[in-house]
Amino acid sequence: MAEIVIAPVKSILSINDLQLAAAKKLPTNAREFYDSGSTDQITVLENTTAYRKYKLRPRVLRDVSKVDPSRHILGQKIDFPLCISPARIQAMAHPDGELATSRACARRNVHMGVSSFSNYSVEEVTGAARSIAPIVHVMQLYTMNDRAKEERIVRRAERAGCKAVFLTADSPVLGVRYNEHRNDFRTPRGLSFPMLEKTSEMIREETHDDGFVALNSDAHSWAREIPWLRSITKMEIWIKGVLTAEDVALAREYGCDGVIVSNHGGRQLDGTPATIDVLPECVKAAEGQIKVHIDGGIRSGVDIFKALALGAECCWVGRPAIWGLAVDGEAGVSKMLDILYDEFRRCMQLTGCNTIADIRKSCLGIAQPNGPLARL
Ligand SMILES: Cc1cc2nc3c(=O)[nH]c(=O)nc-3n(C[C@H](O)[C@H](O)[C@H](O)COP(=O)(O)O)c2cc1C
Ligand SMILES: O=C(O)C(=O)c1ccccc1
Repeated sequence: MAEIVIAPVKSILSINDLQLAAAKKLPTNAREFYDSGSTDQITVLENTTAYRKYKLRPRVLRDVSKVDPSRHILGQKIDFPLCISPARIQAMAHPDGELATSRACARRNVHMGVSSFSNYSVEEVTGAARSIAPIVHVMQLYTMNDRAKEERIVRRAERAGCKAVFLTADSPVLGVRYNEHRNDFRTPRGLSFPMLEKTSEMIREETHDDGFVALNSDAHSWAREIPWLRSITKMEIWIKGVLTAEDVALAREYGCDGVIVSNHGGRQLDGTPATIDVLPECVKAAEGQIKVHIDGGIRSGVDIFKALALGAECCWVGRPAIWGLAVDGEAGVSKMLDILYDEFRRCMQLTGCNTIADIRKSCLGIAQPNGPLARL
């Protein structure tokens, strides 16, 4: 078998390099926990590979000396349309966990999602960024069995300055992740889950899925969750985990502010499509009346460009931030954001786009097997 060559940190030039460097640092059970998808790993793989069939249609001989990759997202201008998705147990990748992620987001001026299963509290995470830059944090939420506890999370997030709730809608139950069974994965001892008001010792004892079943409810519904959330918070309400035009229509009907087209990074239901492939139907169903963001498999600035050309307002990444954390804490997450920023900016210039508004469907074609490039 060919030897796998792992890049030293100083020669990390791409997100792929970063993933390989993180793999070298993390113990097997942590690496598999972060990187895996559910069951046969098809959706997790396709989230990334699906981008390949979309090809760029560059326009040339344009003055791109004043390119501007910035965009207003969640009411605030960020350096480029890429934010960090909520992902749990970041302190297993680096002791500074979500604090490091928050600081790196502030340094690059992009927004951040905070998981309800974070190892630092929303107050600490928003506080970590405050002295650097006034970025937006959003609070990720599951529908919980204990509604009073869920309400406390929402109220704490609002008080800590979060602008939106991301209600994760794709997880009434947890997807099947073989690695967690095979490795008997449990959240490491000595960590805390301040939003859940629990320690890892408490969570380890609850159920063999890190307390997911003990804490979360599979009896969620549009009618039960959205009006209730609306009644307890002024924050924006976004639905995370939408993959169909039908659910975008429901999000509109229930007065939500936005949707994140997401299959949870392929960790929930294997066999769901790559998010980039359902983005167009979701954007169409939104009719400009509700914001449409996307996550899953975005690994380069070119991927961000393609998602924008297909109608996303903004992209989010999950695992790349974890890999950055594992490699070098805050500096590693900064490295990840800088790589994506540089790649995205350069892609804009090389396609002849000066502003985000210039990035449209006509910038892409779709590869046909054994045929000419088709227009979208
Ligand atoms: C290790 C890990 C933990 C995650 N934890 C959460 C979570 O607590 N809540 C949630 O809504 N999504 C969670 N996600 C999903 C991410 O928010 C996001 O949808 C996904 O990672 C995007 O795909 P990508 O990793 O390919 O960028 C998690 C993802 C990973 C990889
Ligand atoms: O691991 C995940 O993808 C995830 O979202 C999650 C969150 C809390 C408990 C278990 C899984």
